[in-house]
Amino acid sequence: MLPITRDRSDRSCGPMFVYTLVLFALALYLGLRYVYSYWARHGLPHLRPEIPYGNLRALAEKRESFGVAVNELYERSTYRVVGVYLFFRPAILVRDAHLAKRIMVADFQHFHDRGVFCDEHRDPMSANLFALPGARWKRLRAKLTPTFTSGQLRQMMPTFLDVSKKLLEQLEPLAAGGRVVDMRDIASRYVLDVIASVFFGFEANCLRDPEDPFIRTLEDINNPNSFMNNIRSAGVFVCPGLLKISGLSSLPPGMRRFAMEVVTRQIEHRERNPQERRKDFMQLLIDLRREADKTDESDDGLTIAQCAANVFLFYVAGADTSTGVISFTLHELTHNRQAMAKARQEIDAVLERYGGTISYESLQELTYLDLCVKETLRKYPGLPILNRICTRDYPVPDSDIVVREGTQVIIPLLGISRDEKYFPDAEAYLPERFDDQAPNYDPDAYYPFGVGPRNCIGLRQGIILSKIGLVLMLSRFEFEATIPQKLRFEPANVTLMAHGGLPMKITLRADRA
Ligand code: HEM
Repeated sequence: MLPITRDRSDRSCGPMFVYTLVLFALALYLGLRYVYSYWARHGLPHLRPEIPYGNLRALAEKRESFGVAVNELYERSTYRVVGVYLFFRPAILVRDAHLAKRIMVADFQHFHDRGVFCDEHRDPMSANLFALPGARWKRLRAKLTPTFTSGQLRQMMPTFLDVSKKLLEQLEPLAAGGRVVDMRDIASRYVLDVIASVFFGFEANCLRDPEDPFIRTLEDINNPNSFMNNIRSAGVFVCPGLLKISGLSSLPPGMRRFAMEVVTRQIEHRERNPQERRKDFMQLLIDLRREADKTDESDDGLTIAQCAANVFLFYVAGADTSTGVISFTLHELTHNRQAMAKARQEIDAVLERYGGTISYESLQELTYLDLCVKETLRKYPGLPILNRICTRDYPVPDSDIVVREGTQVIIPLLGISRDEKYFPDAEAYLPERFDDQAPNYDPDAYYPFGVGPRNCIGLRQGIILSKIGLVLMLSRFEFEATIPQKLRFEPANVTLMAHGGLPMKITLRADRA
């Protein structure tokens, strides 16, 4: 029998493995120290990063939402511009609202892109208006802008109002029973039904059926417990390199299929049946598909994939933002009874003048409601952070700092909007601060829809649909607070969402019964 002997190489394998591991750990540590010394090497004041979170530990540990985590960074510094790390990515946080406005408007030629993930060939759904860079963005924006005018919006009013009837049907029995209802959930379902109808061109059933695929899809996107979702959102917004290296798509495959199927079905159906024209956004896109830019040989009009990518963007961009306007306004009004009474009196008076009907014109007369919406957007900006990437070296005015091409720039909208320096008594809800007769805020620090050429293209739609929802609800129902005014926000989300929703007691208005 042969004696059992151990191979020499086997014996040396253990220590070798340990050496390799130690070397690897050392290389990783030194690599990370190098990454996190970026701002020190560039001589910019910066916040101390933590390996491996950079300055976003609160977000990574799901203690705070993206907006609140960045707001904390805003509050921790006093510099006009300060270096931070979004995980591994160095970025500049602009803490001066006037400089931020200048970056977005006057110095736009240095900052025309957002620097988020966009790969038209591998991932056509990522190539939407929000993400496209440079000339491709400019061309698409020019094409889409005429579909977002107030004239087009006026034409879409009947479609908006049709959905609004469903909102009343849904709320009336709940109010009759004096129930406590999560008004964030109701507002979200109303907004989704409007978006389905106005943008996708079909009737969804979110208000009546909480299992409607249109709601499920948005819930999936916002699900902070999905590991893959978190990787995807981090990849889209914070580290585009993550999606490029991993080959992951910006949207989960199921969601991509859902958007493509809905849009393809609509476009093909309407192109085969031109007599079935509807006054909605899908129809405008269909018309645009045929209108290639004659001055540009490479322009063949819009492809179905481009339509799907943008309609899906409008769904995501419009849903949580408009839901926020409606539900946070209701929340604040339940805690500000005087403001509630004033808004309601105005609505009653205007509806009476217009024979009880809501129209584009009647909405323009609701000046106090407009102040409320403005104040809601200040306290709860739909997107709590704006971002740009520097596309050409930028010497920061009145300083010796130069922002280098390729640097990510973060504008902390939530931090700016709650800064006493720009908005006195910032924690309070004071619609009157926006009154033209006695303004009490810094107008150069207020841009809830962004500013400059890259601002929100759907702002009119967002405001109109929010105001219609508010007018309907405030004219019929009484809302009472069941939670404190100060809110905590759902962690790990991009938009601001109240933790636990916005439950309110709803009853029929006694004076309207
Ligand atoms: C009250 C509701 C809304 C709020 C508060 C809001 C807010 C914003 C903000 C802050 C931005 C970034 C602007 C910037 O970076 O300067 C943005 C961009 C955008 N929003 Fe909205 N939004 C709302 C509704 C909508 C709706 C209904 C749509 C649907 C059409 C929409 C579509 C977009 C698009 C496509 C962009 C990117 C524009 C571009 O890069 O050219 N938004 N929005």
